[in-house]
Amino acid sequence: LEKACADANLPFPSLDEPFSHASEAFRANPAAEEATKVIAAAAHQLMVMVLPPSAALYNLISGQFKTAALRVCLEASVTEILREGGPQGMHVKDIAAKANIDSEELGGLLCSLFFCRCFLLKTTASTYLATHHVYKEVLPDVFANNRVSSMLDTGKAVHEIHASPENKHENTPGFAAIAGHHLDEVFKSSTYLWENMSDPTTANSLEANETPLNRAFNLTGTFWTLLGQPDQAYRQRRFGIGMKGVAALEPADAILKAFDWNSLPKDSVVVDVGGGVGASSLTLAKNVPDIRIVVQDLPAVIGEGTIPVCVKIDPSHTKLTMPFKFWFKQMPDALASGQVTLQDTMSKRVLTWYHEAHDFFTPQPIKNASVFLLKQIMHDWSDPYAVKILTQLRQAAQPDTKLILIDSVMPFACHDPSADDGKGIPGAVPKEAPNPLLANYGVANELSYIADLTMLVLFNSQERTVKHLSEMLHSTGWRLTKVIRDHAAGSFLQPVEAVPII
Ligand SMILES: C[S@@+](CC[C@H](N)C(=O)[O-])C[C@H]1O[C@@H](n2cnc3c(N)ncnc32)[C@H](O)[C@@H]1O
Repeated sequence: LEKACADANLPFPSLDEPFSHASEAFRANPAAEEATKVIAAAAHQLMVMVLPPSAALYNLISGQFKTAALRVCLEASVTEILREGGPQGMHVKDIAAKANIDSEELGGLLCSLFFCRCFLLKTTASTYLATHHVYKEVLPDVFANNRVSSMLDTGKAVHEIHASPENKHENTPGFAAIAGHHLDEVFKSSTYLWENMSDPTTANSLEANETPLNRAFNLTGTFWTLLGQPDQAYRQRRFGIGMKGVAALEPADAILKAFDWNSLPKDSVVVDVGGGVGASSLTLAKNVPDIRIVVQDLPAVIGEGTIPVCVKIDPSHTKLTMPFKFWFKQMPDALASGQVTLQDTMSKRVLTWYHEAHDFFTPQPIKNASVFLLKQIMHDWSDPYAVKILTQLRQAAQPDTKLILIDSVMPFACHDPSADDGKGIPGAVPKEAPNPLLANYGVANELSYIADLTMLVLFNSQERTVKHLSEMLHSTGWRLTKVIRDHAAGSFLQPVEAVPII
């Protein structure tokens, strides 16, 4: 890893320094990226090998304490407080005073759960043993941010957050928002997994409204109906902004490498199905100006079509829905120039780029699409529903329409002898880690499994293997033609390409 970084003249970032996108540049070097995965997988495997099994197990058993403590720090804006405190760190009493939390409670959380307990080993220059490497204890009871904790930074001033906590995530990069969603809805739902699985009425359910989430939130609808409720506006906005944070987890160019967008003729239509606020479309709009993009999502996200055609849009308009605000902030020139136009869905104007309220379980209105893009959509739905979505798209597809699904394609932890069956399809067979590591690179690949379990507790759904995807596509009239792995450094998503079976 050191050699790969030195060869590329890119420094390896210190754990003590806050995260920045520039500090991740070394990962674009495939040798460096591979080395990090092998090192992480090996380090974790070694840790489990050498710890007493009871300690290794309790590391997992007590996982909820890490989650709970992280939630306290996220909600209390400890990272922002520490940023303002500076690199010398801040005493827990001062952190608590700024966060309005009892300092003994906070100190207990910081010290005993996951703040670094650093011990300078006398035999080596400055080697630290730490617990979970989130924040750093610079002196007893004095803490500072490090690379990991800085990921929770909204970038906002503490007084701004306190003045308007409901807007904490507005206009932020979104990582803290997606972390907040996981520490809240996903965490609470996961505690009901066994109750849901052991109750005969829900044990085998594939319904998105019979999930652990339904038990946790005493909910009859789905996660999407929960977010659509008027009193859930904060969670709705946090989730939308959080999806930008997921995009930010990926290298900025990941969506550009998911498909050869430049192969599309001028004015080709790309439909971002379930595109949310348009996080992927924004990158496409900026980099592939000759295509036409339609972002489709539910009315709760897109708006009901009550907003006038927005050629001259007033950013202070109180009725502006999230996509309007999003495009205004991210790419105002595109609106001014007309490259991007946010459409009143009642309007029949032919526009170059627009958002459209559309339910993907109903017939797809766009019949001339060159690409249907579904990023992190399939995994939200169990097979019967995923099949319905794919069927609607197949019925609207032209013979040369491409279908791009972007989710995690699940590997096995061991060698998969049947993977050889997929050899005809580029990328179908995953690269395996070298022996004696787990074939799937162990914890280095953990985000895929986190995504998989998140889908289970929120939707009774899942991430899928190549075989599973291939069969599901085939049953709906699509043929899997390509799996793109390692298209972007550090990505936990693997785009899949399919074409209509003619
Ligand atoms: C996990 S998010 C992915 C958003 C976007 N593709 C991205 O990657 O940023 C799933 C999206 O599906 C949308 N959605 C859920 N049910 C839908 C439906 N029946 N029709 C259209 N969109 C739907 C949600 O509102 C949400 O924006």
